[in-house]
Amino acid sequence: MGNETLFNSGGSLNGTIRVPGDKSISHRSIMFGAISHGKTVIENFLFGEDCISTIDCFRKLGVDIEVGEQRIEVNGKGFEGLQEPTEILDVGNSGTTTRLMMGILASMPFHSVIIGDESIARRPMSRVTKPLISMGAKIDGRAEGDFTPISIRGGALQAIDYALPVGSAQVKSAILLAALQSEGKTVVREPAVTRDHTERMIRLFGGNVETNENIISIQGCQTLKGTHITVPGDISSAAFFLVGAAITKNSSIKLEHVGLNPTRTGIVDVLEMMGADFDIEYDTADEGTEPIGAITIRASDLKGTVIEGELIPRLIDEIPVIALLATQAEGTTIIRDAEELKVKETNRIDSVVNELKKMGADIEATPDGMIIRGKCGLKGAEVDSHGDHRIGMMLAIASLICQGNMELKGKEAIRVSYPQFFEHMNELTD
Ligand SMILES: O=C(O)C1=C[C@@H](OP(=O)(O)O)[C@@H](O)[C@H](O)C1
Ligand SMILES: C=C(OP(=O)(O)O)C(=O)O
Repeated sequence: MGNETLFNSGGSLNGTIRVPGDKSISHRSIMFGAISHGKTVIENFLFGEDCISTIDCFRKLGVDIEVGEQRIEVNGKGFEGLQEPTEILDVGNSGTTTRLMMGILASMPFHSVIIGDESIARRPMSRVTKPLISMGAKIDGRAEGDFTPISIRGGALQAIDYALPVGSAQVKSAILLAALQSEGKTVVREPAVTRDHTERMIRLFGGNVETNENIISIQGCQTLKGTHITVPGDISSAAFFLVGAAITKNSSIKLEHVGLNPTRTGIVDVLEMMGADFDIEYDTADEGTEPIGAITIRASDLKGTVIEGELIPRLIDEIPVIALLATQAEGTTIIRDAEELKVKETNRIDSVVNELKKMGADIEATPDGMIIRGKCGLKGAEVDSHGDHRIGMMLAIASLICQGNMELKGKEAIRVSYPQFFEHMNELTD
């Protein structure tokens, strides 16, 4: 891991940018292209390390994927076109690749092994292995299938009716992908609505899935057909600059072509609740299967709020940067019901609290979230991403308002989801 010294820029962001393609949708576009029949063309794909891991894994499964500068072509031959890999499938740092790919491999009549980096090796997989085993797959791994390396011998699957113990789009998606190849009708019951990109993509590729609030039903034995996808900008990446502009004096930025799927816009709700000054123009002409639009945001006075319950899955990856936002709001912000943060790339309750404390924030960890008291001046410090891209970007944005120099360790982690992050930051601070 290298070091990067970031200086207090004098604190304002101005201009217009397009954030890169959505990570969740980019992963799924490769996977759905691979399991469908015919050609899938993907535009605005996110060339972040996580999505490149997905491409590598599906190439090892025998899928022809042509990567050009502007577009990707996946030449799918259906589930039956996937081949037993002769090499281990390395997912790098990507939980989404691991869990969704397990859903696909569960029905494949061959053996495969999944490994990832040291962060992946700590992340729980039994939330996926358990339902897939109950559908009929043979799966094993460390700690009785909870941790990588995971080995899978897939086969004939039966539908299940499954209530998710945690609100997780990755678990839901793994089950839906397995269900596409199962006998019978699978039902997934979510404790709260999570991102629905998999459901939208099943429909885009010509399949059927029914959604009734938080109950999702899908018939097995479906055949999908290749299609054309333009990936919207990632609202989770946009969140860093939305917060950056909201907290730095004299800022005004516009982020174009951002995905505005309501299962992902919890950050917009929080900006509203905290009194941020922004507006959204929906782009209905350019809308594919996902709503998109432009968000313009200006610096403003902010107030603390409570973030909990069904809002949490709609902003789970944005919580690190929301914590920074809360340090600049008058009053107390409470984040609760967010235990899931403990099983991300790092324990994000600990990493956010520890790193922001080094900068002088008034923040404390709770068992299921954090409490932040603002408004608080931040000071330069030696801080660390701990190999977590979202912690790295949150700290880089914090450098815009800190007094004195900040040294950020482990900035490379940012390449996982936003390779152009520092270029965009320079463009907006120029
Ligand atoms: O389905 C997805 O693409 C994702 C779901 C979320 O994870 P969980 O399903 O584990 O909450 C999120 O944190 C992750 O960044 C991407
Ligand atoms: C949790 C994340 O991703 P993943 O689960 O795919 O590693 C993230 O991008 O914040």
